[in-house]
Amino acid sequence: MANGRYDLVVLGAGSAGIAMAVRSARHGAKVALLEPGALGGTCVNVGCVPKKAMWFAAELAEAQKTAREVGFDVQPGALRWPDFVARRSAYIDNIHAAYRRRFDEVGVELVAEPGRFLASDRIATPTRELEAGHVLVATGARSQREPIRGGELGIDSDGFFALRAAPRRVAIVGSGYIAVELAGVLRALGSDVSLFARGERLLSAFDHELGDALAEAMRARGIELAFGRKTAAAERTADGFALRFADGDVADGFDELIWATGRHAVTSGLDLERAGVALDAKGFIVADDWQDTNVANVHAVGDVTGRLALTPVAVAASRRLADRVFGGKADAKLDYANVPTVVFSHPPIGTVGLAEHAARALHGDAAVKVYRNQFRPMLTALAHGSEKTRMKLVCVGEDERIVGLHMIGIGADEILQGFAVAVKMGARKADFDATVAIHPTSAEELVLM
Ligand SMILES: Cc1cc2nc3c(=O)[nH]c(=O)nc-3n(C[C@H](O)[C@H](O)[C@H](O)COP(=O)(O)OP(=O)(O)OC[C@H]3O[C@@H](n4cnc5c(N)ncnc54)[C@H](O)[C@@H]3O)c2cc1C
Ligand SMILES: NC(=O)c1ccc[n+]([C@@H]2O[C@H](COP(=O)([O-])OP(=O)(O)OC[C@H]3O[C@@H](n4cnc5c(N)ncnc54)[C@H](O)[C@@H]3O)[C@@H](O)[C@H]2O)c1
Repeated sequence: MANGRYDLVVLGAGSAGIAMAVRSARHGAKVALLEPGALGGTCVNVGCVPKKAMWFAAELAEAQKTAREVGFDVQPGALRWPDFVARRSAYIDNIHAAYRRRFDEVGVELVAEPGRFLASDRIATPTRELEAGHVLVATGARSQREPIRGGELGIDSDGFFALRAAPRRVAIVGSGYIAVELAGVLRALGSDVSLFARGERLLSAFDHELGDALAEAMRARGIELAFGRKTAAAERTADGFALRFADGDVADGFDELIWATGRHAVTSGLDLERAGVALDAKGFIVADDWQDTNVANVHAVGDVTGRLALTPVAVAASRRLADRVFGGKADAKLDYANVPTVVFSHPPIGTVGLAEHAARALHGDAAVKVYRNQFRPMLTALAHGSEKTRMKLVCVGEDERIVGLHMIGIGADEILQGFAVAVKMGARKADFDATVAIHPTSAEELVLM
């Protein structure tokens, strides 16, 4: 067995692992990066990147209809799905190649094997044993299915990326990010979509007006939404899939069934007990604000910790950890407050800070003031569409500090980032009022409320 001693051994070359490995190597650490699968992990291969590609395709499908509506002599055409997937794959291949170049440039040693703990400072792969000054566990998360009869039928988001055509009729179980994003894409690309939510609204963790507005927009696009549906079983029938619900109802006739019911940490096979690393009740690795676990020199970042499962969060937390451990910045850590996020639904959602209900719970009703705005964007109006863009500012205190900014509508995905800077800096409503609008845009409405 080949042996080696490293300042840092990283388990997993996803968003978190790559960021940690590269930044640590730049600080001069000797780094081994272990990855048995594709470089880039979930985000690059079966997450953000191929998802955004499909979202662009869906946007173009909708844009063709809009173009026709405003007077272009075009007949909206169907997507040549396999051709588009080939482009998507080529784009992803380029990212893989860029990673490899960066590893060579900074001196990260890539080991294409899985790792597991022998002790807190010793990692084994199928062919090697590595001694580690520090270990980062960045093994991510995988989709979870309900332990119900037929729960193994159908596909999850990984399976969605393996599709080569739009299913004729598809059932999606779930009501979070992935459920609404895939529903929007598939509808725009020609599927009949039924979404089954366990609770009473979409995206229930967000400001409630976002989920409610999205539900209206999805229904207007012809997506069937069913709330309060607890799935009890899935079955294969002569004409596809059927879902059986706790109240005895059945929905059937689906060609495809997609589970989007959350994700669980990837920790099996890591032999974490040999290092003594603690998990929480849901099986995520417990990491504190410094990304430290309960075991000295064993750290965890990203989806495996169950904390804000977003790529830029994983990247930012890892870079700060590397700066602290190998870069001499003793107080470097990620501030998890006011992380902006976009849901690539149709239309998209952008949100940063507290939902109105969270602000009221935290600061009390009397301290909270809400500003709202809704309007038909110009292009929608030109196309005689009725969908409204909605924006909302949640302010707190005498000086109306903006603690939450929420929007749904065309362009929300690209508008949010700049406003997130303002919220992070502690902007007041008066600062927005003092900012001259850019006309004519949708974004200007945020400074005109
Ligand atoms: C469908 C979908 C869409 C998404 N869209 C977005 C989006 O638009 N924007 C956004 O910010 N986030 C998005 N996310 C979330 C984002 O992808 C994750 O938060 C991010 O990829 C987490 O990175 P990670 O490094 O923690 O884990 P991962 O990227 O999952 O990487 C973990 C890696 O560890 C490897 N591994 C597992 N076991 C071992 C082992 N024993 N030894 C060595 N390696 C191991 C795995 O092979 C994997 O490559 C999306 C997720 C999904 C599923
Ligand atoms: N645009 C983005 O940034 C983006 C996109 C996709 C995913 N992500 C990240 O990945 C994470 C995982 O996405 P996700 O959609 O799997 O998780 P999620 O936490 O957003 O949603 C899971 C949903 O499944 C529902 N659910 C759970 N069990 C269920 C059951 N038995 N029946 C019906 N519904 C059930 C929950 O109520 C919840 O609405 C997200 O939380 C997010 O952090 C981000």
